[in-house]
Amino acid sequence: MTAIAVRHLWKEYGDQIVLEDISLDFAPRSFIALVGPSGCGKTTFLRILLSEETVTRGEVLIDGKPIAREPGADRGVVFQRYSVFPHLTVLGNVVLAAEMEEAPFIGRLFGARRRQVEEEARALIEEVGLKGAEDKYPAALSGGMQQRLALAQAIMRKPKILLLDEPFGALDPGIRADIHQLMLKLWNSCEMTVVMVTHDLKEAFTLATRIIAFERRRDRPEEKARYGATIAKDIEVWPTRIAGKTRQASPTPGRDDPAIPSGPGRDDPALQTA
Ligand SMILES: Nc1ncnc2c1ncn2[C@@H]1O[C@H](COP(=O)(O)OP(=O)(O)OP(=O)(O)O)[C@@H](O)[C@H]1O
Repeated sequence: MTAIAVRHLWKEYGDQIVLEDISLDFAPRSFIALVGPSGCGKTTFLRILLSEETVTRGEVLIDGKPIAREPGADRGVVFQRYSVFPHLTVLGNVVLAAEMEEAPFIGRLFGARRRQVEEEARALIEEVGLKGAEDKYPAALSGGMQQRLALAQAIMRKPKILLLDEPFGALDPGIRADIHQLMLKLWNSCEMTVVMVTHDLKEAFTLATRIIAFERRRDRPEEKARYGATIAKDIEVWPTRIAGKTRQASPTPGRDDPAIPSGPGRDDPALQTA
């Protein structure tokens, strides 16, 4: 159960202010969608939560403690592309996630522990809908399947916080709807708080519990670099979505409703030719 608190966060690059005095509290197991115009600092904010960037001023607290200085297994990340290793099979990619965690120096597990991890990886591969593709390399997978693999790889490390940077932005609408169902299933079943950057408001409303919009309010072109983005909107999504519980009954459930059993998706390996 992981809460994130951001207190008076400023981020500057040289004399460019990117984020200006951002204060936010994310409840444990919430699903936050970050939206806003291009260049307003969404990815920068995500990279701060990943410890890939430091704040200029202010602080970020994870469960009340200052965020670790280095990225760690407590925070997983999935990008729009290039999240998986092209030279490893589906199974190899998921197993490696655990190996990097447990054996960071040699990146390899042996014996009974390796077999146990492989079993866990196979179960997760099945959960994300990639059963049958264990021995395939990423190049042989569709975009949707690659993102399913990227999710499995991130979740194998059991992150408390999952950071998503436009993870589904490059997918076709049909594939995207299928993977939204998967994302909701994973969020419901794993104990994690999710922060997702997206340009797609529909996606934000489909998945998130809360939508935060960043915007530079003072938008005079000659001053642009001197003001950062602040929170323009902070919307609780209704009907309320609570992790681990199905959505409150809605008169017309959408295809993303976790209560609706999903059949094989369009990017299901069972439907792919070898
Ligand atoms: N390492 C860096 N050094 C200097 N400036 C940077 C750096 N990283 C980001 N910026 C600047 O910070 C601003 C915000 O960038 P960021 O990528 O966070 O925006 P964004 O909202 O995610 O944009 P997009 O929606 O287009 O991905 C941009 O003006 C960018 O040029």
